[in-house]
Amino acid sequence: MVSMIDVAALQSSSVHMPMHRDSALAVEAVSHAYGKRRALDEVSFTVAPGHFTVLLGLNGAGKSTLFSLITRLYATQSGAISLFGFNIAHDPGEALRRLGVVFQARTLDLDLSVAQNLAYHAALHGLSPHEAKQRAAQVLRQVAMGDRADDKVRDLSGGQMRRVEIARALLHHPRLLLLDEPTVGLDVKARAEILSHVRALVAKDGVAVLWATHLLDEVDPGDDVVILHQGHVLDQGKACEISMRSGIQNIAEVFTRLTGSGGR
Ligand SMILES: Nc1ncnc2c1ncn2[C@@H]1O[C@H](COP(=O)(O)OP(=O)(O)OP(=O)(O)O)[C@@H](O)[C@H]1O
Repeated sequence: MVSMIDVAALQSSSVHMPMHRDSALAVEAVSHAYGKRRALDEVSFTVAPGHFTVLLGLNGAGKSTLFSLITRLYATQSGAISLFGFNIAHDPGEALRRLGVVFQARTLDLDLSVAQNLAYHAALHGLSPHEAKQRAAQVLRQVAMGDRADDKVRDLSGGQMRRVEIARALLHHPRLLLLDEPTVGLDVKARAEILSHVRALVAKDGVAVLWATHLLDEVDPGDDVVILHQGHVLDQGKACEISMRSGIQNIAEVFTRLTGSGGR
């Protein structure tokens, strides 16, 4: 039997209990407008821990706006976002230390070496120089760039730079990784390599991933998918279930019909 004191203790601790403890990311009824232009309209979805989730949307769907809100680059105008149960507005420190991000635009310093770029970022996260060195070697190995630590970033290919950005995003052991169109501008081989490194992070290390793309061939039937179009979520669920529900063979065709246009 629970005593009065126990109940009081439970109630007081529940005040600080994170919401949506079961989701790596919970986006609830989020809307965002730039002046009069509404970029997101009541967007809701979740990313499960340890899952690869594709945010599928054409240009202008609102993917980057959503990433800017999740990373608190923009303040949330309406709705709520939480990471592992921590609301980003109320508990930003707890929420954001679980998050790694690879933005669409390249952000490495071209004139520094790979190791120097990572060391700089590790210092921002409070890692000691010794920890930073060890961790950098580890994350570079995870993206098969372990032998390029001393190379200048300028001398790497586009795909290799992306892999370094992914390594950098992993330095502080995030449990959720956001990637905004990470394969744009890369050739077929580099795209496949990046996708397989990120899928390995999910499978081997249990990192949750939100992968924003308009490229339909990056979606596997077993992936969780959120279809975003002109600021609205049109459908969500496992890719194979979405297509089965629609009575259509594959997710590419569902997407083309829903949005009236095709990716690739
Ligand atoms: N800073 C801004 N000021 C005004 N409008 C903006 C701004 N950023 C985005 N938008 C508008 O918001 C809508 C969503 O854009 P957003 O960049 O979020 O989409 P996206 O899915 O990331 O597309 P892309 O892949 O082309 O970047 C678009 O209509 C866009 O023109």
